[in-house]
Amino acid sequence: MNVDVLVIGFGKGGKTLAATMGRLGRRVVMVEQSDQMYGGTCINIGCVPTKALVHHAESRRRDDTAQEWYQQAVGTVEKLTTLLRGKNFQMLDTIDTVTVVTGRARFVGPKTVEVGAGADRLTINAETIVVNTGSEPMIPDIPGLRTSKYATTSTDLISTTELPRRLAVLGGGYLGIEFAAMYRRFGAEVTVLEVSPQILRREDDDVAAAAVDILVGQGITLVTGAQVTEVRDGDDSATVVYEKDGRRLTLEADSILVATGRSPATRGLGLEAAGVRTTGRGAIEVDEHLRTSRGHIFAVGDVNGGPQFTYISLDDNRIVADQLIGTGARSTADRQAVPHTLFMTPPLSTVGLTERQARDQGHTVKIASKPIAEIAAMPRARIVEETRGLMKFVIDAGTDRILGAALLSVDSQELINTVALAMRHAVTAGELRDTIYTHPSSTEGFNEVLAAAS
Ligand SMILES: Cc1cc2nc3c(=O)[nH]c(=O)nc-3n(C[C@H](O)[C@H](O)[C@H](O)COP(=O)(O)OP(=O)(O)OC[C@H]3O[C@@H](n4cnc5c(N)ncnc54)[C@H](O)[C@@H]3O)c2cc1C
Ligand SMILES: NC(=O)c1ccc[n+]([C@@H]2O[C@H](COP(=O)([O-])OP(=O)(O)OC[C@H]3O[C@@H](n4cnc5c(N)ncnc54)[C@H](O)[C@@H]3O)[C@@H](O)[C@H]2O)c1
Repeated sequence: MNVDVLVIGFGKGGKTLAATMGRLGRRVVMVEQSDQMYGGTCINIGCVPTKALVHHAESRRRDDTAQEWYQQAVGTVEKLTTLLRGKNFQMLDTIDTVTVVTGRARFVGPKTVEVGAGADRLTINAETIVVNTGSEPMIPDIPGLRTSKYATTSTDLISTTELPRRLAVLGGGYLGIEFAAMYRRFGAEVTVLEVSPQILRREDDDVAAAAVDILVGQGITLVTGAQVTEVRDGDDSATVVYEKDGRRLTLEADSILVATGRSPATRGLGLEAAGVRTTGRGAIEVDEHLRTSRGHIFAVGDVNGGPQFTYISLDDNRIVADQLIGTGARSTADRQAVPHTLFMTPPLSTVGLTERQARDQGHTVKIASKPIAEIAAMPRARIVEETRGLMKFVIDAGTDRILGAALLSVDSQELINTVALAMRHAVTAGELRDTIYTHPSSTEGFNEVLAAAS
């Protein structure tokens, strides 16, 4: 095949770009290695199924049997991902000039890719190639871990219909904490073993402490400074051996979730054949326009070593589209006030600088902070019976500009986008404070919290 644009991997950035270019009449091929992955990680094994499971875990009532509730939730979520996968395939398949090819792609030259599916081989030549192959779990080199039958990744765990009774989570990052909170709510006994001395290290101490209180209050055991040294398989469970403060300790688990980070998926891609360079950490090296060391080859999403979030992959697509059919001005340097949400319950959403970072950078700051339970003008929290957490804003005392926020609150995954928009468009803390918000909503909490700035 000879095409204008070849996209390798059905991720967020790549599929959006494929659709855009196809609708403009360009000949586009999308290569995806698995028919179970049309639409990419996010809708099949990432954001969507995990957040759907969080939702089901939250709606479990006291008298619902844990195993039954969990099994039903996994089944419901599977139906959702099947639906979305089909819609994603259709989105590209219905565009006349776009072809979806299912098989594994590998470069054989700078403009040539070979796709293999079983014994079949297809050679595709393309003027522009976009690599969007995502990332895969990093499994640390701990004796007994890789071979343990109890070790699992997020992908396997969310498709297993048996709820583990005792779940050990290695890693207290995004994935580890979200899974710990979710599986605890489903009814599992959960222990998180995190190697660093603290979880949520980036956050201010008051914010991290509030989140830890909620997790511990939920019944999760958090062990920080834990160096796992060995995993030993028994007949019915595994023994996780770890060291903490010079002591050797053990933990019994029916399942061990490895949540110690994800590395760019470049294995077997044949990047050398195309002359595409990778970084020391195995990511595809890109410039601020996401061009690789070969100008006609771009890399978008997790594979380029940038922040691993779906909305970053989507924004990568905007940058590449701007290179191909726009002014070429857009770049990764334009990204300001990018928000993040960790989906514990309630979610923790952050944007911009923490108080510590702001002071370290020499800002004179005002802080506006309140526990959710004390915000009188936010009845929404009482209505939905979720009054845990806090809202904290970091404000430049001289300009009244918002430098950052940490919202550990019901609805914070929505609230944070308003704060980020305000930051991007220089809306001041005073303006955000004095704005009219609907009632009862969570956003109206801003009226009261920001009034407390000092
Ligand atoms: C459990 C989990 C929960 C997450 N939750 C969130 C969240 O709530 N919010 C958020 O923003 N982010 C979340 N993320 C991160 C987010 O899912 C990723 O950052 C995002 O999906 C990356 O998308 P991508 O465009 O890089 O590619 P992906 O969506 O990863 O797609 C890459 C595709 O390439 C295919 N592929 C790989 N190699 C080849 C090859 N050689 N040939 C052909 N095809 C190939 C793969 O099969 C895959 O379908 C989560 C991740 C995980 C694992
Ligand atoms: N809500 C979201 O947006 C969301 C949710 C899930 C995942 N993600 C994305 O997926 C990526 C991968 O998530 P992740 O949590 O696996 O990675 P992560 O990098 O966020 O966290 C990994 C954690 O594991 C710890 N760790 C590393 N080696 C360890 C070991 N041997 N023993 C114990 N702890 C160890 C690290 O100190 C770190 O805290 C994240 O970077 C994030 O961008 C996003």
